[in-house]
Parts: sequence; structure tokens; C-alpha cells
Amino acid sequence: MKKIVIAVDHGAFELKKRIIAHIEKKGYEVDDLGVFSTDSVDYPDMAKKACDAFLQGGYDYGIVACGTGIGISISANKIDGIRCALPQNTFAARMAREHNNANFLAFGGRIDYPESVEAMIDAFDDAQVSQEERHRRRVEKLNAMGKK
Ligand SMILES: O=C(CO)[C@H](O)[C@H](O)[C@H](O)COP(=O)(O)O
Repeated sequence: MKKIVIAVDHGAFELKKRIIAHIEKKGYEVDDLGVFSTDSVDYPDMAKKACDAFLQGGYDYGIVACGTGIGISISANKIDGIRCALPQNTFAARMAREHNNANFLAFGGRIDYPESVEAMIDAFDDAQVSQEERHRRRVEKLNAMGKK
């Protein structure tokens, strides 16, 4: 069974409920690291919670969200070992896994997407990481950029 970790800020509290319902419907386990109310928090703190948990191991991928998805994805990508994608649609979500080997998805709770967040999660989840040399090479370069 797949296991996903999720953390959001107050701007995505409602979206988090939808995402968790969707993931649980797929039969996956979700570790919900908050937020648990709409009280204002700082998105870097929530990104760190999810990424630190993910890096401990045991998760297939992580999901973070804030009002736009921007702040929390920038935060997640500051953490070595995290490749967080902020997809605009299902095509980008699929490419995030196939070409970028992303291990996190970010979404915006205040964004009107052309396709549903649920459909983007499915597109990512169903995709396979490409083993083509050029994609592996680019991801290796990405990983090397994160090394301190
Ligand atoms: O979208 C966000 C950052 O990219 C976050 O949700 C912020 O919290 C956002 O900037 C909104 O902040 P506010 O405190 O709810 O006005």
C-alpha cells in the first residue's frame, strides 16, 4: 500500500481535506501533519515538517499546499533531497514524475485549476519515472545542485 505525507498552511486547509479524502479513496495511507485549523501559520514551517518526515523514509511521495503553492514549493525545494513540482495541469503532473522524478507535489488552495487537483494527483501517481539517459542525467544534475 502506498504511503503519502501531507502538510499545508492555512491557505490550503480545505484543499487538504479534499486531497486526503481522494488519497484514502485510492486505498493509500496518508500521514497528515497539519494544519488542523485555518489559524495562520508560516508555509516554510509546514514544508519542513513534511520534507523532514519524508526524508526519514517510508513514504512514496509527499504533498504540500499553501494559498498558491508557490511559497511552500520554494520552501520544499530548499531542502536537500526534495524535488517538489508545482503542476499547472495533469500533463505537468505526469511529467513531474516521468522527467523530473519529483518526490513532492505542491498545490494552491486558492488557485482555480483548469483540471482538478485530484486528477493531477492521479496523473502523477500513475506515471513511471523515465529511465531514459537524458532524464536520469538531468535529475542527477538537479540532485548535485542540492548537495551542501
Ligand atoms: O500562498 C502562500 C505562499 O505562496 C501562502 O498560503 C501564504 O500564506 C499566502 O501568502 C497568504 O497569506 P495570508 O497570511 O493568508 O494572507
